[in-house]
Amino acid sequence: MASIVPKTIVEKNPIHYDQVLISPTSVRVSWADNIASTYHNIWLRDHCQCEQCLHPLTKQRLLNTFEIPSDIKSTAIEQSKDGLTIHWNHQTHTSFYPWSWLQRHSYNPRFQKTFLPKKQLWNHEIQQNSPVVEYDTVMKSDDGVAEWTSKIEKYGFCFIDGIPINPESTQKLLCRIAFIRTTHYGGFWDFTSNLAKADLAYTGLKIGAHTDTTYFTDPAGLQLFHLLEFDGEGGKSLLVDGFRAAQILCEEDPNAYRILSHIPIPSHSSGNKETFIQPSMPRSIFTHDNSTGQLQQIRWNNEDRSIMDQWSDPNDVTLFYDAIRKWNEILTRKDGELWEQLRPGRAVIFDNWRVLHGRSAFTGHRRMCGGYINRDDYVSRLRLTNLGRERLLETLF
Ligand SMILES: C[N+](C)(C)CCCC[C@H](N)C(=O)O
Ligand SMILES: O=C(O)CCC(=O)C(=O)O
Repeated sequence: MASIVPKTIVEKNPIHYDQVLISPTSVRVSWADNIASTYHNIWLRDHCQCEQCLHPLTKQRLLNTFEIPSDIKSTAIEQSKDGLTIHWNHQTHTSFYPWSWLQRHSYNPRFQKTFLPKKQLWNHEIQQNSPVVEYDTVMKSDDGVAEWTSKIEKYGFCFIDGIPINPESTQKLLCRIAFIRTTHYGGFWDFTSNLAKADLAYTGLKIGAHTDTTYFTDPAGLQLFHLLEFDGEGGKSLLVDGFRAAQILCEEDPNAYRILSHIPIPSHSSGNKETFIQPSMPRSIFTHDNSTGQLQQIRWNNEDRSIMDQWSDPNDVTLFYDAIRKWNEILTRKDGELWEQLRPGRAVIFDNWRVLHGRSAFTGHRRMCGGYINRDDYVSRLRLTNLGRERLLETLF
């Protein structure tokens, strides 16, 4: 099994705690290396892991948080080699917290927790050694899915070779990750340039680097393409590592990066008569994790960008256009572009929150199939196949 071991302080340093200090409102545990964690009493009580407070099977909270007095205090505390026992002055409840649990969930300070492979940014040179898995490997075991999903997480994309050249096998492959996300384009799509749907994808026109479904409140997490038939010219597939491009923008033009992290961009899908889709609120190109500041999602599709008439400050208009011009200039640099002529039997899957995709114009008959997977369903499968449920439950409880 591909090993992705959570690198937390627990992993790095054996648990040496040398003292526990209690105050009327909190508990302070001193670990090794002069690191100490402080926990609010109400936080500790609210996170009691006993079977009265947390359902042993569903892991859902049974405790009524709102009955905990805001000034709850401990009446006694006992230390053992395994953990800390706290007797509370409310409902004579006793809670036990393993030292490893306390370290893992320390929030003051927070300890580094990584449960996913470190993302490796790439440029066009990755083509010499692109991430790839074999269809049979993925189909025959969850270890194969672990390898597949960890490559998607590390590189943002992965090719899959040896796929039987039909939509049914391709759909079965995609479902090895999770159920397919159905949209107004259907579930598993099988399309050509016949404008069966009113979207540029259903033409032979060139499509520049973009992310899909920017018009959904929750853009699709993964997207897979498998070219089944092609008898014309062109139609090469393009991938660009959006996280690398964002890093370059941040380095070369930090003001542009800041603007594109804040200016909300309206988006739409309204070509088809039966749909008129817009996100619950416009979102900026770059979305960051509020707690770590890490870039989490890129949303960029200039074709699907709708009329921008909700400027909080009209002076931002020219700043915005200067910023997207710079962003586009970086996105279209040759050294960041991976061009691949897909062929029947070789599919590509990519992280639609990180990797932008596109294609060159084409002539002739070109039949492509594929589908979307929700972000959270993908990450769930990535973690479960690579870490295992027990390990994951430790991180949550
Ligand atoms: C379903 N299939 C992938 C063929 C087409 C999707 C349409 C792409 C759309 N403009 C977007 O950016 O989401
Ligand atoms: O036809 C292709 O190769 C890709 C089309 C596309 O970019 C899309 O469907 O979002």
